[in-house]
Amino acid sequence: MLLDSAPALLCRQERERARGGAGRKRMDWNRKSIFSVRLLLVFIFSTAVWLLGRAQSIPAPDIEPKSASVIIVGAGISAIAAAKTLSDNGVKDFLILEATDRIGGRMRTEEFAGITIELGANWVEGVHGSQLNPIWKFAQDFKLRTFLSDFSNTTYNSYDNNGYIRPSVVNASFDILASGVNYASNLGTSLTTHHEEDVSILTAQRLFGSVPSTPLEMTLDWQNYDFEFAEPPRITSLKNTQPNPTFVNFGNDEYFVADPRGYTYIVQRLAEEFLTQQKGKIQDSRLQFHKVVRKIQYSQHGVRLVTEDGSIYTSKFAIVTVSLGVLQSNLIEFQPVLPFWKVEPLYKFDMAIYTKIFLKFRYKFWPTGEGTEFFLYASERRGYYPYWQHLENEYPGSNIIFVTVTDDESRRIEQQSDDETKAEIMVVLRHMFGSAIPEAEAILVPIWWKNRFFGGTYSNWPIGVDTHDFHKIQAPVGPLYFCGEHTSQLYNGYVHGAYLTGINTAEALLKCKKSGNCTYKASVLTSNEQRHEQKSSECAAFVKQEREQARVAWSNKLSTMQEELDHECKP
Ligand SMILES: Cc1cc2nc3c(=O)[nH]c(=O)nc-3n(C[C@H](O)[C@H](O)[C@H](O)COP(=O)(O)OP(=O)(O)OC[C@H]3O[C@@H](n4cnc5c(N)ncnc54)[C@H](O)[C@@H]3O)c2cc1C
Repeated sequence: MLLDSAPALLCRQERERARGGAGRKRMDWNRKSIFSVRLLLVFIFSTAVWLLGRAQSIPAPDIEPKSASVIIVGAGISAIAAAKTLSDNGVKDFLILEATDRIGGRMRTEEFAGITIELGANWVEGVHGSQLNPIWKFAQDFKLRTFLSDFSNTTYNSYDNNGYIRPSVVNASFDILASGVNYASNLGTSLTTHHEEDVSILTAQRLFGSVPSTPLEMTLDWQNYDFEFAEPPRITSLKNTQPNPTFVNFGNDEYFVADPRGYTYIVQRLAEEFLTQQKGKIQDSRLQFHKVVRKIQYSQHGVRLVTEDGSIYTSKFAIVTVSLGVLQSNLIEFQPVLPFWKVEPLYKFDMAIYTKIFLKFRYKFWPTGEGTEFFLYASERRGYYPYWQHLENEYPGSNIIFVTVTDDESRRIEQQSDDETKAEIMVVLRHMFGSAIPEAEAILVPIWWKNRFFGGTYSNWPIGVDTHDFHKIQAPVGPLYFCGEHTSQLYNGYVHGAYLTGINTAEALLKCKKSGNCTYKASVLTSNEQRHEQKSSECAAFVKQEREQARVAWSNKLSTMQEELDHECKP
């Protein structure tokens, strides 16, 4: 329409000019004005086109409050499991608000150098045990392409700064480590059985009488603990991780997913079972993308959520499925602030970081064939590019390998450029395979810690968090329910953990919704905490005051300790 009117406007100007009386200056002005009008029209037109395009890709803010019976924040596997459980039980008026443009969250499939890779979850962990891992069942039902991982082969594939390490040397260190692991597992069971206080895995290693100290021992130790929990034995709880319930209950086998449809396909298929589709794509107004929830206001009357684009939503209940990293950040403002009994355990729990860095080469220079998939690099610096995997079994001829780092190394790497990371990796690879190897053609370094929608990769159970604390992490606060991997007592950190919490939380909410039986909290809180909780739900100012009192109490505790120390240390 705007363009149609352009010729008419120009004609009018031409007509005016033809009427005469216009000097040269006037002529110039006319030319300029025609030019400016044209420019203006082009600008208006392109702005309109841009706005139209944007309006199609990003939904406009909903200024009018939208309401649903239950609003679910996030669209990872726990959220999809929760929504499906609600739907299966007749609650169809739910709304899922997801910050990004996709479902799956930390299950994240990408293309890299011509193949499909997983930046997030990669393995179905815990297979062929006494219980069936629900995720393994999906993998089977949906015929996902999976590969059994044999991690034991690393004994034959270890390197250090001088190149290959003989298997006999590796085996000697490995045997000591294996006895230590057994000891830690038995001690963990014993502490649980006798309701003893928790200790760290490192404490168990000291009690066993062997703390890994050589580059090789430290790397094998990293493979056993950090590769699973993404934090070192110094931090990780013994009681809550040794033995690991995932492997005890679901089995010791682990299957690597390498499917062109991605690991995310499981979430996609689950979503398709209850959300409407058009032309094979989920198109359901109950699933909204680009909706970054920034404020959650709650009371006994219900919930009001505000998203970054200014949209407002109301509901009777909400299920918050965002990661522990997000809950520990200030991305979402809760009004009133969450009670102290809830935030303290959330802050005590750990969000760990686990990063897989992918590299593409012109040709392969690493061993391939049976038993070569995983290899170790033993550095004096614990956790420095320690664990490698080639993708020759999954994608022959792809010439792609990836290295895994965790914790402080992940944090450090996220803060430097990809070129710097590539240069460091090339030095390591040259130590392992000699100086003649080619430069990497491409590198992919995923960012998890700095990503405000994740703040890390998955939770790890640290010392200092007991079962009672954990129940508070799981517990609802008024109409707000919480789920996600970090709320799974047995399987935190895993896809199956996240999935099961989605179902359990939705079931607890349904029970509360249908029968009014919302007693979950009572079993979790001490009577004193319940009294506080009662007051909290009545008065926002009380919560503020309670938080402030706790903060002051902690500062007082610290200054008393400091004074005692100063006193003791006086000459
Ligand atoms: C690198 C990596 C490797 C892993 N490896 C494995 C593995 O091999 N095997 C395994 O079993 N598990 C693994 N895991 C763990 C597994 O991926 C997670 O436990 C699981 O996917 C978590 O699902 P969730 O629903 O709890 O959370 P998420 O998947 O994080 O879902 C939460 C959703 O909330 C959204 N969100 C965040 N903030 C907001 C907001 N303010 N408003 C709206 N939406 C928001 C996020 O975008 C996200 O989509 C790995 C994870 C990572 C990252």
